[in-house]
Amino acid sequence: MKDVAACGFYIVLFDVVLCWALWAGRLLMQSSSCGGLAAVWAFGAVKWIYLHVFTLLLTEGNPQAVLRRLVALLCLLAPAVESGRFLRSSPSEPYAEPSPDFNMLLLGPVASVLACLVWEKGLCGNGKGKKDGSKLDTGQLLMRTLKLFRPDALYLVAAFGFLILAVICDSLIPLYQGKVIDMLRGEVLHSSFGYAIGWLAFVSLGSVLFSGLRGGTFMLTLARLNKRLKGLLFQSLLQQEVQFFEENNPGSLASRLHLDVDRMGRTVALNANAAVRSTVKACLMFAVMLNLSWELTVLTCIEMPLTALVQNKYITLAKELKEKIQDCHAENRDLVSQTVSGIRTVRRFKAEEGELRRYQEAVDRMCSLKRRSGIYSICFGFIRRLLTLSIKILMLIQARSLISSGRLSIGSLVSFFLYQKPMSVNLREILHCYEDTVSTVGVISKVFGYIDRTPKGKKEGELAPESLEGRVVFQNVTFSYPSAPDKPALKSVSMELQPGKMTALVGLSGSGKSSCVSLLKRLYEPQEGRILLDGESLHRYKHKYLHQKVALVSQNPVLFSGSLKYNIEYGLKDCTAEKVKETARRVKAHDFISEMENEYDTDVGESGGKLSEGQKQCIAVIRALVRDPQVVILDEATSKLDVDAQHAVLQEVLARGRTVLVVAHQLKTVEKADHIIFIEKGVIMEEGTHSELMAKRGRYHRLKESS
Ligand SMILES: Nc1ncnc2c1ncn2[C@@H]1O[C@H](COP(=O)(O)OP(=O)(O)OP(=O)(O)O)[C@@H](O)[C@H]1O
Repeated sequence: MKDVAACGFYIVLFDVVLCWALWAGRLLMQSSSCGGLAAVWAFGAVKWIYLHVFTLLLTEGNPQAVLRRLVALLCLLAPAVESGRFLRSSPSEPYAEPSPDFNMLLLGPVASVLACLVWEKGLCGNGKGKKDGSKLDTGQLLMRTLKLFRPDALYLVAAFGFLILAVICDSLIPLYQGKVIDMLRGEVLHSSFGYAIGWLAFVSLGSVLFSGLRGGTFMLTLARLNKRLKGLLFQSLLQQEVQFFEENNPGSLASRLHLDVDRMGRTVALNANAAVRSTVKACLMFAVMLNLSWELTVLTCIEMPLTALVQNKYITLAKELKEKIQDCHAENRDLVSQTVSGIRTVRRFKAEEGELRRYQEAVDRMCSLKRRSGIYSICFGFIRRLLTLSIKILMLIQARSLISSGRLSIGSLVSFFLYQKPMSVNLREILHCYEDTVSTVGVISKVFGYIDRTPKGKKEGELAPESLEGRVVFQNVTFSYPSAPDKPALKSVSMELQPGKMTALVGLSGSGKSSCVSLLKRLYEPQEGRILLDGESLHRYKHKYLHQKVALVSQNPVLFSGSLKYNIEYGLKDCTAEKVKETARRVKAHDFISEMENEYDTDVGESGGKLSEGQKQCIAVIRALVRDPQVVILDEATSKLDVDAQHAVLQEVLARGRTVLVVAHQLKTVEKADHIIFIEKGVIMEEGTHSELMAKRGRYHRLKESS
């Protein structure tokens, strides 16, 4: 960048020398004109060639894009301004070339350098996205967001059409108001007055009508985009591996889904709306101001790049802070929802004070972030106002010289200042839209990050055989949780679960039983070894098929708010009411369900809160069995059932030659198992029948004692 700055400085210096040379030549030749506008353009073209060659020499034939842009601006700015002056001059006045003036000589290079700086530092974006090659940069992210609007292109075209019509009507209102005021003197014909009033009413009504239509169509487009985006994001979240949900707390994911998606659509759509409106207005005003005094207009325009530079710095700082505030917000939501949903546990442990302290700490963190954000905003406001004031003073100095040279009347100066205020309001609005859009880039990149995320782990296979025997084999399986890669939960585990038999996996807490179950349900992938179902690796089976054929019932099943029927049929498309009832009958649950107020339509409450623990286990067993699984895993799934129900459940799961894996802490609870595997610290220690293991009083002595 240092080299670029040095090259830029030499290029500007060379440009000033060339301009001085031209004007010195004109002064020596004592010629006030040398070819008119065509000569201005010709000089621009020749200067371009010289500057381009000079840049090539400076950069050893490899000029940076910013230098090329600077050269183009230095050469084109003056001809473009002169063309504007030529177009607005009346046909009766001959075009007069600019006379040599020190101020004007510096104005061109200063304006060009500022424009380049704004482009490089501001509009081109120098955010984090650019530094990190793996992330999309600001422009790409915004383009991608805009592409999401493609299905609503028709609505968008209509919205922008209404917008432009509303702006045109808005801009015409003062014109017709002026005409009506001019006609108030009474010297004008009634018909002309009526005509002017009619036009005023017409444009006013048009403004109201088109503004309303514009707002409504934008809102409609936004709602459609939100619907699509939320669907995409939720679909992607549902496909992520379990580890992803361990790393990202539910609060922050919910916040992404609701707040961020809303904000993303709103920012892009509404800012585009406001930016277009302000740009059209600013262009109209710019044309009028240029007509009044192009020198003062250039000075007005210098204010914008300077403000943009300061604003860019502010945006970078505000963007980082906004991301932190958002994360903090999600954390706070998570904390509150965890505490409220676990209020019973909080009460039981008298943890109210602790929870309050945690919440206050989180709120304090949020408060300090917001304080910082406020300080940044105050500093930015101060610097911006200082800039505006300085430019105003410069303009007054320039205006004085224009008036004294007779190139500007006092009336025109007053008109210019009257236009300047709304013009800067519009420019500020454009900048605000830009700032707001850029500050949302963090949010957009996070949302796209989740949408694009490919779930880790092997892809699902194609196997979905009609019949499944249900033989499960663990072959030298070694597994560590991704969050603890150096601490294996299972070490070279080999075991076999036979069809039609009940195998029990027994071990103390933390011995690795649930890890085996999680691997069998393919929630994780083992680092070494294989798990086979009927001789095929698990990942070769279709995801849906595998989870239907290998059913798990855990000790604390998760039920969703809704009816019993909804929970039992959860995720199934073709489950009949009769099948649900029949399964419930077989596990002795039909009676208690029939006694409920609305039988199978009874609402289970939030997380099944209206059911007893045993009833929840019953529902979970029915939910597993209606899927016709071939392998059933009972992870202390019947611990809260009475003896009769336990017996019925075991009988039912063992029917139809199913493979049954029972997970237990104690030997006494698995007396009925055909085969028992004793696991300790992730290693299989003993295997055999219940009586064989009971006979060996060695290792599991502690377990026996506790039973
Ligand atoms: N999500 C996880 N991330 C990291 N380590 C884990 C995770 N879940 C379990 N572990 C660790 O893996 C080891 C085995 O845990 P596992 O849950 O398989 O034991 P378990 O026998 O099922 O225990 P319990 O009977 O208490 O449920 C333990 O040391 C545990 O700390």
